[in-house]
Amino acid sequence: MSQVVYITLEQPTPNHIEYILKSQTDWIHPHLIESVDPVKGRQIRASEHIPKGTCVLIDHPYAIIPVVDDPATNDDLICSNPACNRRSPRHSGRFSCSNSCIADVAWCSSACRDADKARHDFECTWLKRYADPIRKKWGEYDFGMLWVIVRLLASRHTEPEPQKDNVVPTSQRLKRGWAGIESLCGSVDTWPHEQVRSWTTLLKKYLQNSPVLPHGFSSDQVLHLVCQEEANSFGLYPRETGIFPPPQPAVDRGEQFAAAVYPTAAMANHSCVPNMTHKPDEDGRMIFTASRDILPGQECCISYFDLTKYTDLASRREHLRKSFKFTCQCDRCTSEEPVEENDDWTSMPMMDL
Ligand SMILES: C[S@@+](CC[C@H](N)C(=O)[O-])C[C@H]1O[C@@H](n2cnc3c(N)ncnc32)[C@H](O)[C@@H]1O
Repeated sequence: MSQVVYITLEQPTPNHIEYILKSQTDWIHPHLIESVDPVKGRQIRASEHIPKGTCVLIDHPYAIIPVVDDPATNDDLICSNPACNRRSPRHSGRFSCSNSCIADVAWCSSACRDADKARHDFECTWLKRYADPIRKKWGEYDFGMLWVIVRLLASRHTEPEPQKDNVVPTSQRLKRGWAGIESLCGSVDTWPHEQVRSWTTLLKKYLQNSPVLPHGFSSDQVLHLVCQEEANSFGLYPRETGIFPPPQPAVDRGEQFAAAVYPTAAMANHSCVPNMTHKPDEDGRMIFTASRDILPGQECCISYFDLTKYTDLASRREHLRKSFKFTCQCDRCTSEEPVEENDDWTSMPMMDL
């Protein structure tokens, strides 16, 4: 993503430039370290005390799509320029695709549209040809999933090769950019066979490497990317997710307006007693904030769902299994598990003292 093009805008307002430049900066708290849990996989931990209220992570999406009903009239559509991602209300004068691909694609200014040309050219013909048939035949969810994949490939396509002096030192623990996407969890064999078959059909029909979408990836590589995307994408909501204990009366997080994949934020595991909240900022960046003091060695977790909606162990686990395909092993769930009959002292192995 270019970092200089925006300061050569025809008539940039100072605020807009400041805003775009600001959106180039991500942040990883220096006390965050990566480790691996035998059950949950990769995780992030605090190496030292992180006080309540601290900003722990700011991560820019590698791919983001708007998720709104009736995009032509919706004020929550986001600017398609990945360096901007601002909400673009109709009254502020939106700019649409000159090739009229789909109404979901819009920019907040002509400068953002021009700056985004190379990336959007990658997806434009594909959107124009396939968006409508996919929506009609497979529905909004599958269309959104395929569009996120196309945008991941588009970002990869336009990501500059790392300059020698830009190479991220190995001491920087959390991977970013395409390297972060490649390291996401979600291999093919973690998904049900039926699901993988359905994705394979979709990919064969709509995402084959062709002049419409010149990505250069094999079908197996794209299938792997789908598995990763499905295990790691975030829904974007206007208010915070994961306030614990849930406020009384309950405040929900509002209507989802976008979906995105974040290379670094995707490292956070779920907990039903999270110590971080998450919320997108006005640039679509994901912000993690410590919601209580996090002690050295503790895992830093978010909640993947609205904790006011699913409260008891059974409904939380059921929701996570259905929507995220794993059985929650957080501290709260494991401590609320009923004690199995054979867990009592009579079945304990005898110790040789
Ligand atoms: C967004 S990724 C989180 C990072 C992941 N652990 C990794 O290795 O990259 C989500 C995946 O992490 C695992 N996970 C996250 N929270 C978990 C939890 N509370 N209990 C068990 N597994 C969890 C599940 O495999 C889930 O599909």
